[in-house]
Amino acid sequence: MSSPKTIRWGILATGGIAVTFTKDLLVDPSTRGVKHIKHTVVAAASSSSRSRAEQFLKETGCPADAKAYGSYEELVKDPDIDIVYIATPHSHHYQNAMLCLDAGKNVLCEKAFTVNAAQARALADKAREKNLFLMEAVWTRYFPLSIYVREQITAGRIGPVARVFADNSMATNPEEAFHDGKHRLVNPDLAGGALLDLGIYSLTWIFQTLYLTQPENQRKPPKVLAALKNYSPTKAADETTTIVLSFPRPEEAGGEAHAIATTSLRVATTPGSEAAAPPGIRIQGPKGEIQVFPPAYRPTRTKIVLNDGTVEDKEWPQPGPGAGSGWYNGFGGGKNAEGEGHGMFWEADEAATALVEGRKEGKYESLAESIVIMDVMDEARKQGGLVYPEKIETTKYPTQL
Ligand SMILES: NC(=O)C1=CN([C@@H]2O[C@H](COP(=O)(O)OP(=O)(O)OC[C@H]3O[C@@H](n4cnc5c(N)ncnc54)[C@H](OP(=O)(O)O)[C@@H]3O)[C@@H](O)[C@H]2O)C=CC1
Ligand SMILES: O=C1OC[C@@H](O)[C@H](O)[C@H]1O
Repeated sequence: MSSPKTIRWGILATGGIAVTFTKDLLVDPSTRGVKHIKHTVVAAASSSSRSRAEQFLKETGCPADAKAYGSYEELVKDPDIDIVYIATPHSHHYQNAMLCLDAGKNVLCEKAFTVNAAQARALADKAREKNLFLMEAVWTRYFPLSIYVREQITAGRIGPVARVFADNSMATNPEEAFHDGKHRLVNPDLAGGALLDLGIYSLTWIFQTLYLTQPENQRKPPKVLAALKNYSPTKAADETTTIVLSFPRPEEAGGEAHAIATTSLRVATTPGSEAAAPPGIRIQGPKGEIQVFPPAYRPTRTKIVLNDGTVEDKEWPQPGPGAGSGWYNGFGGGKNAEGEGHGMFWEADEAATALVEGRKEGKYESLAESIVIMDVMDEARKQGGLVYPEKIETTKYPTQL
């Protein structure tokens, strides 16, 4: 076997998820059986200051010669970077990804990909024009657990998927946690709200089981019916959103399929102990169902329950040695089980593999699929009357945010 190819990353922004991702990136891929690539970080940039970028490089254990930049503009000019990971709030993804693509850089961009579908389309067009790789960083899609679930579906274990329930909700006690309205989860200037931040995972589970598992020529966008409740202090970020989806499908493939995506910052998928958690995701077919246990963004347990009495319970610990025991989840944090990594390395491996293979899109979520999902979120926001400030909804580039 030839020696592994090293992919050189630049990290754009130094907030919570940038720290978790970078620590994961620096875990040796061979510890999870990945032998054909390696990752290194050659630079990081902070829009706050160069010293913040320096501190970030130290905190995450990056190589001593990695460069620290005090602006994103300097980062994208660095000729030694193969791919940039964008870790700003969703409001900024469009402007930041355009900056990278314009400068000729491949991009892995955090979820939600953009604020709206028009921005996602414009990014996809720019990436194609420049012949660059572009992928939305929905890390959950790349977990071995997700690959297994999709394989069970395509192998016909539950028959054609007829219905999916998918919830990703967290009781955040928003008035206390986000009392000044500035936190990115409730701040309209940062495209705050449950839908774009958490609801994207409910939709991810629906799309990766009901849409991605279909032959490409049978993947049709769903009809959407949505109810959206605004978070009262800011009035312009959703607190709880519920979407009913109806996917057209040929009769021979099971006919129309339904799904319900729910998300909330007020109530939890798992009240109380994780051990007593109900399955937040249920994928149902005529022969039985596949259950996935919370949290929807980082599940570690599945259960197949079939009508014939079969029950298959499986645990999916993330491989070690891990990114450290503490991790960050947007408003607080959690702890990996002893010896576990966090799991963001799988999406990084896929992006690196695509670069090695010369692919311009991710294997498990094409740009077309990211755009259809953004279309669904646009429609839910339209039906619920949620509009963000024009400066973050616009496709005009550059726009000062
Ligand atoms: N995949 C996952 O599990 C998770 C993904 N995310 C996603 O990552 C993105 C970032 O979230 P998170 O890390 O929690 O956010 P943070 O607020 O912790 O960090 C965001 C960083 O973006 C930069 N930034 C640039 N402009 C602004 C601005 N106007 N306001 C705030 N920050 C700004 C700052 O870095 P600097 O000063 O260095 O430029 C800041 O530290 C979001 O899109 C979110 O959806 C978040 C949590 C988990
Ligand atoms: O992507 C995410 O996953 C975990 C959540 O806690 C966080 O808010 C979100 O951004």
